[in-house]
Amino acid sequence: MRASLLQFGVNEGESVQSRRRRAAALVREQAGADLVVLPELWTTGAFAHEDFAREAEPLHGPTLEAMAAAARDAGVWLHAGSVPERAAGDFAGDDGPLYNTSLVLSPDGDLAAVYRKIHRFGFDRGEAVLMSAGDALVTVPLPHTTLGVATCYDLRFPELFRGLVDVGAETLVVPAGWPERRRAHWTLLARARAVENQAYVLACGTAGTHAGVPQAGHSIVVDPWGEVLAEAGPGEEVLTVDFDPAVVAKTREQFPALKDRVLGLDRPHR
Ligand SMILES: NC(=O)CCC(=O)C(=O)O
Repeated sequence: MRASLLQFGVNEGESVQSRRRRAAALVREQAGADLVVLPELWTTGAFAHEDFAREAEPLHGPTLEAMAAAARDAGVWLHAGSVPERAAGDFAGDDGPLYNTSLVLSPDGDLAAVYRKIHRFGFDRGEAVLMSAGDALVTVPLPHTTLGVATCYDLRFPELFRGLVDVGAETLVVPAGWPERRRAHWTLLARARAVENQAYVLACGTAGTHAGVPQAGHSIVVDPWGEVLAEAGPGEEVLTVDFDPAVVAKTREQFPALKDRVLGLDRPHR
């Protein structure tokens, strides 16, 4: 399988429309890949909190429309990263909650999956207070592997990834807007999630600086043994990697640590 991670540059001063056009053009250039991945909140920037509400779109909004056309033209599966989504309210005309929503499109341009980020970043500020949390694990069956999807800060929560593995995930896809300040955590956590789940991890971050937060870049692809297959530099870059999805089953068979799990340890001791 060939995957292309689009480590998109999100800098001040570019309009959302321009970013959308650039991203669509980059996706179209990836014809021949099986899977293309964009980062988290690339239309606004993951730290541009003031822009979330202003640039929020409905699920079937302009980003979905542009990405569906690009996926169709390129003939690729597209994890289109995430957008600030304004869900419908309870009554006509009412605003519903905001979500950090990932979109996965098939090569026909159909919406194959929607994942609303479960763990929101910021503690008592930013995304954590502005966005609502999703509550559903999402997997996407592709012809040769099953994707499990998570977003950025989710990477710090191993139980979410174990949940994805329990429902069949073999390739864990993590779009992110991870800051340079914590780049060492990014690399370490991506490798940890790959090793403990014996799965591929495809983690795609942003480049550039927005809202004063320099981004780490360094998108990374890790195999089920924890080896780094490819890693980007800090700037805008397309990271393309060929990998064999059958290695997941082989690794789980040859080193069957997942079978030694002891479940129910979170229940109180009596
Ligand atoms: N956008 C995010 O989720 C940022 C996460 C982050 O900075 C961290 O976990 O550290």
